[in-house]
Amino acid sequence: MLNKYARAFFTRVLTPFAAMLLRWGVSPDAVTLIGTAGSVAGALVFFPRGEFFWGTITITLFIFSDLVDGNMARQAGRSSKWGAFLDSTLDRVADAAIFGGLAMWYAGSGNNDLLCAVALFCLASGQVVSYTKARGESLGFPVNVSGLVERAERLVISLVAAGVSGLHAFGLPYVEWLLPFALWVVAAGSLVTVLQRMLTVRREAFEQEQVGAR
Ligand SMILES: CCCCCCCC/C=C\CCCCCCCC(=O)OC[C@H](COP(=O)(O)O[C@@H]1[C@H](O)[C@H](OP(=O)(O)O)[C@@H](O)[C@H](O)[C@H]1O)OC(=O)CCCCCCC/C=C\CCCCCCCC
Ligand SMILES: Nc1ccn([C@@H]2O[C@H](COP(=O)(O)O)[C@@H](O)[C@H]2O)c(=O)n1
Ligand SMILES: [Mg+2]
Ligand SMILES: [Mg+2]
Repeated sequence: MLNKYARAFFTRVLTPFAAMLLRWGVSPDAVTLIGTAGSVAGALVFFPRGEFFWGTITITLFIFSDLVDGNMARQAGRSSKWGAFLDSTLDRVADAAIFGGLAMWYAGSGNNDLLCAVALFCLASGQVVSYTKARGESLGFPVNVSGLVERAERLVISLVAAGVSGLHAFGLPYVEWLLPFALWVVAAGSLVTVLQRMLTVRREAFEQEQVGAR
């Protein structure tokens, strides 16, 4: 949903910034790499220590590179299959660091095995959501479904909740439950999305077989 409705807005907002980076001689691949490195560092330095506010601010600053790199490639007429592969592959790395960092907190000082398991479930199911589409498409199916919780939703729900929960450390009361709640929402939504995508590929495979049998 966000991918459909918010992308146009962010494209408009980020286009001048992307153009400026191109004028400075920065390449889309460099933005992809630096954005991922910053997101991973923000997640793995701050989240395992329970510093959710600063972790979220750092990740947010870097994660928008994922919208800038493609914008730069398109403006420069340099969109490439390598760029698409690099972008998608490093998305998985950043996602693993974000949910892995949260799991590390709950496994350590956060001291909550159940929430550690939920964070790990978010990590694994998010990767499977992306895999269903990549594998389906590699087999030649259109995989004509986005599903309930795409990557943008997973990130926005988790990061807004982590950032606001982090304000508890500055004395804001009653916000610390937001992150656990968001993790349950992302876990349930990702499970639904995996099923939606699997059922879509199953339908598309049967339809293709029926056409082939005629
Ligand atoms: C009191 C304050 C507390 C602190 C609050 C901090 C608030 C921080 C809040 C949110 C920040 C979240 C930012 C999230 C930005 C997400 C950007 C992003 O990742 O966009 C990428 C996404 C997909 O792009 P791709 O096509 O490159 O990726 C594909 C995708 O990954 C597929 O995955 P799948 O869906 O299958 O799982 C893969 O299959 C595929 O391989 C891969 O190529 O782009 C979009 O979706 C575009 C829409 C982005 C919408 C972003 C909305 C952001 C909304 C609010 C931001 C608020 C910002 C506030 C800043 C405050 C700073 C202090
Ligand atoms: N280093 C890169 C990154 C991306 N691309 C191209 O952009 C597409 C992704 O666009 P986003 O707005 O989602 O970032 C991707 O499929 C590539 O075509 C690129 O060429 N090089
Ligand atoms: Mg990108
Ligand atoms: Mg991406």
